[in-house]
Amino acid sequence: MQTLSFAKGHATHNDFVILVDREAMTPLSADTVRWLCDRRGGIGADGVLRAVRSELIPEWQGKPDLWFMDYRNADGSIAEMCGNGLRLFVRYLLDQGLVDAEPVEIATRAGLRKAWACLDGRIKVSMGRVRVAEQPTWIESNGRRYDATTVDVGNPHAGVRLDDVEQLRALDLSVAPTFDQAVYPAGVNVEFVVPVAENALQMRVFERGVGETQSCGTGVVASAAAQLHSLGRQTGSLTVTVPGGALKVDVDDDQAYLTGPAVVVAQGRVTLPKQ
Ligand SMILES: N[C@@H](CCC[C@H](N)C(=O)O)C(=O)O
Repeated sequence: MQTLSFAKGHATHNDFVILVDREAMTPLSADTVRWLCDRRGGIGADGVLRAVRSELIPEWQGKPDLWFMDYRNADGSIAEMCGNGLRLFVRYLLDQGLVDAEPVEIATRAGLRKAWACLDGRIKVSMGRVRVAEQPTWIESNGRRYDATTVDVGNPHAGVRLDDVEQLRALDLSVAPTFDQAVYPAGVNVEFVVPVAENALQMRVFERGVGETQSCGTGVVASAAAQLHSLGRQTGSLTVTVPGGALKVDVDDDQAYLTGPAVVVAQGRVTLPKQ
């Protein structure tokens, strides 16, 4: 049995267990991730963030001296990117003195990301180039089929626009939405969105590998980019309110940025079950 240090935190109530495994001594099995994320039998979280030196990650071809964010969903699956997780990861590394120079550079499966600590305590992260597909698709939820927009934020998203906030509140997201498997062979994160002002959206999300969460950083960026696209705009700034709080998205000619809170709430030791 292995005993490790862990931290637990959240970013707009999208919560994560953080494990520091600098020398890549503790590769995580899907079972272990499921156990860590179990809210009754384990610590409880939407996902796990494992911090490993980037030179020890064979798939990472960039700078060798960074922290690599090895992100896992609560069901044990691997995802390319996690926007809320990235902000919490950076908050933790800064608090622990494990990074100093800003921007903090982090290696992820979706590529290099940069982060800045804002004076008000929030963390701003670069989210890469966001791609909004022209070809519409569909999502089925609560017995209804909706038109949906595909957005790539390093991980896959499908955005559904609803008419009003009442409709958004009434959705039952305890049941997974269904989608076109040919469009999303590796699954998809589904966002339901209502524009509530010129530069403001409300959103709920059903995350691939997790279920409904209180927030999804990549989903918030996908929704903002889809909204700008629907207005014929490439750039702009939006506030997106999710059940767990509010996030700011800025899209410029090169890429998107996500700004919001990230809080470490506990630290301790965890004994992992036999892997
Ligand atoms: N909560 C995340 C997204 C995590 C990954 C996602 N569930 C996937 O499978 O792509 C975020 O804040 O972006």
